[in-house]
Amino acid sequence: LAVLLLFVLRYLGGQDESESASELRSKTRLAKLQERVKAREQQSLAAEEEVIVKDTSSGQSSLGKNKRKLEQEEKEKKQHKKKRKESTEKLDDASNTAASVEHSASSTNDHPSEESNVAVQETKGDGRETEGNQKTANGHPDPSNTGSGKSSSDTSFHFLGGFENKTVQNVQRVLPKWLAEPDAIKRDIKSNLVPLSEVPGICSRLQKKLEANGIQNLFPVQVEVIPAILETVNSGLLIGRGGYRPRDICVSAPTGSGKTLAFVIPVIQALLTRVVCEVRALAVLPTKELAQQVYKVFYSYAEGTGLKVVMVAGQKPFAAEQVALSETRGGMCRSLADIVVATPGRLVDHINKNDNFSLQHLRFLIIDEADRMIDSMHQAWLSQVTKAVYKSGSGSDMSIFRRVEPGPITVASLSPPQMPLQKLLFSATLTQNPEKLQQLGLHQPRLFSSTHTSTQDGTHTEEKFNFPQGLTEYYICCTQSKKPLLLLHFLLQLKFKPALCFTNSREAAHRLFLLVKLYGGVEVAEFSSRLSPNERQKALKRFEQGKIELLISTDAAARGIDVKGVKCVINYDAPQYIRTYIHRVGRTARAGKAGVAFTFLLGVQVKNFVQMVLNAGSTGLQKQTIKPENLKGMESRYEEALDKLGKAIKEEKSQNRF
Ligand SMILES: Nc1ncnc2c1ncn2[C@@H]1O[C@H](COP(=O)(O)OP(=O)(O)OP(=O)(O)O)[C@@H](O)[C@H]1O
Repeated sequence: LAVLLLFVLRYLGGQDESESASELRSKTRLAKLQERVKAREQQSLAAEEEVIVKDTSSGQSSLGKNKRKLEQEEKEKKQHKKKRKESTEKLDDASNTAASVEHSASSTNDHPSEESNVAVQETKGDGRETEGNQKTANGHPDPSNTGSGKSSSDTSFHFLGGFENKTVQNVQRVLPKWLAEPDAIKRDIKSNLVPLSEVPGICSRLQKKLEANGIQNLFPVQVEVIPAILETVNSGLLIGRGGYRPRDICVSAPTGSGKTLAFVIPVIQALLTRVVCEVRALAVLPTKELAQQVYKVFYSYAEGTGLKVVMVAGQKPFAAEQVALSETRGGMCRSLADIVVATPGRLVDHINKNDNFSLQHLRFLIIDEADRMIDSMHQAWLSQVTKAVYKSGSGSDMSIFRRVEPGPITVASLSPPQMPLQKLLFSATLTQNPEKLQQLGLHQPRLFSSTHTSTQDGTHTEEKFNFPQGLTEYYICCTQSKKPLLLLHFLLQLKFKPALCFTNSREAAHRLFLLVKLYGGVEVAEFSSRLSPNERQKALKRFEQGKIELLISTDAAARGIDVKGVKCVINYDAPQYIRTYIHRVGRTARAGKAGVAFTFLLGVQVKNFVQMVLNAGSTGLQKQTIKPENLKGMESRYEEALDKLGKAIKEEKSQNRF
């Protein structure tokens, strides 16, 4: 019971006591906990301070680094957003700003990618933010970013469109050395004549022939070119000087300066020693009339030498030309021609259809009026000739004079004796366009020229040509309706005859021919493709003989035609091209003689025409005026002729002749 009492007492009286004790214990525990927290806080603060000290000194502490990195990234993100915004605004406005950015960049640097780098710097600011994350404007990763810590200046934005056109510098044409530095030909014929005996290399046989033809002195082009060609055959027809393939020769000299003899004489002399008759020289000309003219010159100098000259220009039927070129005896075919003068069309016909026509021994290929021949590569005649020249015939592989198309020079290629093909080009207006000349496949060409076109720094602008020294050029401004009267005035009152008059079409030539004929008082003929080759030949012959005072022609007679004594050329219609003008007016003032050329111009044509002629190098073009009263006396007769002309044309049209 005592125990029970003690327990109850203890229970009842001790409740307060136990409560205060537990409170005390809780407080103590709390205090301890607080102390521990404080201690921990102090501990962590101390550790943090230590980390900061370490971090600032070495930058290695991960805790500080991470914290700083987080802060930094936060900051960068903000900056990046801001810059993006700015950059988008700038891109929106790119069409306005990019050009000026580019402009400022291009003023210091020509490289386009570097120009865009400048733009990137302008829009991105510093390089850190895009490191390892660079993209181009179109959103693709920038290939220039290797992620190896390159700065953003290595990246590039590409602005599409909106650029200002930059002014591109003109590219000046620089001529190859052989074109820029030709061997000079003196322009003035009269004061540069050289006696035959003083020109080196011409054999006595040909000197005598020249003298017999009334030639005592040679013209400047002949003085330069004849010895140059003869030099290439000094060691025989097979090889050139020093055993090398001879250089091709190009000649640019004024109209009427004597270019024909400059190739006829050396070619004849080179072939004088030939033993077997084979086609060794081929002269190609653009028209039948020119081929005929050159044939005559070759023929006259080959006469009595044993050399045979044949023309294949379509003057005779194909079969007749075949007979003239070769014959077959005892089953053996042999050439009857040493020199062939041809037009390209007929030449190609013989190459393709005449089995007995061989060019395998060809040594000289003469291309007269070369610029025209390049322009009209009729039926690709040159490549056909080249193919025929290097065609391997039966048994030719066994021949010691084996002929192979030239290639790179090697010991093997030089060992057998070669039969070279040498090209000789002639023209009064030889092109200086290397690309055009390239079509001819020239071998180390040598140019002889009377024009010097290259400027001091070797660049070249306009093509210039030389006009004959004795030529006087005039232009007359008039109306179309006054042209016939002016023409008649020149012939009947001013006595400019014999005259060669050019129109731009065969219809115009025919109409003018009829009108002059109806007016009367002038011996007139026409020359154009309206006429057959025979009729043209007759007209030309009568003009040469002085039976015709006025020959009205299309450009069919503009090139190469050599009629002695033509006093005056009249361009009734203004020529369109400078080359046409040069060849037309070149039908007078030939061989050092004097001549005059008139060009009738409509008011609108004057400026361009004068500019064209002056640009080409003419120094003497003058304006000429004809007083209207000088034409007055001719007008009534002219009106009558016009009336008759109307009727004549009507009649011709009804007969389908116009
Ligand atoms: N040495 C010379 N002495 C006298 N006359 C010559 C001499 N050489 C050429 N001739 C004559 O000069 C004229 C013009 O010659 P040629 O026809 O060869 O000129 P070209 O330069 O070929 O002219 P184009 O460019 O118009 O064809 C011809 O009548 C020719 O007979």
